[in-house]
Amino acid sequence: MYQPIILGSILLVTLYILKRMRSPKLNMPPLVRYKYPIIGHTYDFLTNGEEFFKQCRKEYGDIFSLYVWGEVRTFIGKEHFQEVLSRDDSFVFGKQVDIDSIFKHNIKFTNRPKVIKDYVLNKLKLYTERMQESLNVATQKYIGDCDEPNEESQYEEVIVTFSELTIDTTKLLRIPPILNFIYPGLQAFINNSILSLGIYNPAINHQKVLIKHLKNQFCKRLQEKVKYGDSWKRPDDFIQNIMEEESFDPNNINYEEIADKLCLLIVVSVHTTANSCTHAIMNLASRPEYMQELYEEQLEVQKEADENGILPFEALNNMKKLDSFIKESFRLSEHVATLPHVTSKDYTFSNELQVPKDHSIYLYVDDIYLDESLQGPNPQSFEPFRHLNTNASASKVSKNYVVFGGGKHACPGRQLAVNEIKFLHNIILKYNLRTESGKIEGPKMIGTIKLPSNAGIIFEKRK
Ligand code: HEM
Repeated sequence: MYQPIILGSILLVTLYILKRMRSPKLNMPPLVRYKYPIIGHTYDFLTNGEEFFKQCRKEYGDIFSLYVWGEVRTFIGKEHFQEVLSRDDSFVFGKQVDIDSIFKHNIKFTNRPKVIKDYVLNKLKLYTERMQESLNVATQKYIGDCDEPNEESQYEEVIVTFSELTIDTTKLLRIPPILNFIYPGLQAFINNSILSLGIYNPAINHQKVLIKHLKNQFCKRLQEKVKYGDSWKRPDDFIQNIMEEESFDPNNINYEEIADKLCLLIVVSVHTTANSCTHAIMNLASRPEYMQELYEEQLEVQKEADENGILPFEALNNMKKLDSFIKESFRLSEHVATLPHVTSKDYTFSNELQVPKDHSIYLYVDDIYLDESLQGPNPQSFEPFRHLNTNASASKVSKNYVVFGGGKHACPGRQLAVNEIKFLHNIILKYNLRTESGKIEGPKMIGTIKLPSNAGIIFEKRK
């Protein structure tokens, strides 16, 4: 009868000893004092992120550690964060989710920046123009003249996959990692085992949808190419690129692999951009007083449009005020602490503090964004034209702006993302926006995380 209790106690003691043995003899960053055993700083982290971090920074300096969810995490402020971004031999970005266990067929897709360059950046101009056309259609369809209901398209399930894949893929990550209180990393180990053993795959239904539509597209294109011969108009997109790769064999198409490639592109690009765009729209609706100035700029830009209302790629460079607005929105919508990294070996910071291999590192980005010397006067206030004439656009990474990371691994899709958000152009020209409450609707805070507010927005068609 007592056996399970005895065995359980032995297991807990063993785990405790193992945990102690992991603590290395390094000159570690100061661990902020905590009141509650076992949960450590988890409660403050979840309930009072902003203020708690400010207090820790004030008392402990630029680098400090917190005991959160059963692990010691080190947070790096404005003086040392560049070391994390530039030393990719020591810090590896975002290892919390084992993405390769979800997209198992994606074995060849290892050099992600190169893939983005080959499939996306080499066609930035083409895709920016195409995005503009699609966004014009979508704005008309989903917002329209603010009077008619909208219809479903024949690709509705693909659209659902694009919009929900990331949320579904990261489902396990959103479970509070309480198992880490027993042993650091236990929750991630179990999550990753569930994924790699194939017990559960949150992306499976989306993969099936993509495979179904990919099959239709491949089949249609192969037939049309034969039927129309030289007069066939080659579609210029991701699918066509894949079909023209040397290794592509029309008689033996690996649909799973292609769908997984597409899934990975969706995961890195769609949710990030949509989230930032939602923040920008909410910030715009919250501050109708800036609408007129932005409207006038966009009216001027619109003069460059062709007879179908489509802007040339170069016109995006003339949206200076909108660019500054977007950058300000990015700046004040970033989480308090973000850009999770893991150390790939022991590392000594330039101030002599040391962190061991396999240690969790986060950037305390509020320390960068709320610093007057880095951001100018009133860094905490939203000033839409703060970045005008600074010669640093919304897609440019710099020492006071790390929305897209930095160093060799800075986000390779950042220009595409900013270009896409700049097609707020269309919204600004068509509508007046305001929040339903008539107040400024700031981001929704969950601990240190800032989510776009889900407050209502009123779109009013311009007369
Ligand atoms: C507003 C939208 C976006 C934000 C905020 C964002 C942010 C980031 C950040 C912070 C990183 C990590 C950088 C680092 O390690 O220093 C990153 C990496 C990456 N992003 Fe983005 N991103 C966005 C849109 C996109 C888009 C549209 C694409 C693709 C078309 C993309 C593709 C990637 C890839 C492939 C990486 C990995 C780079 C590497 O490992 O070297 N991102 N992104």
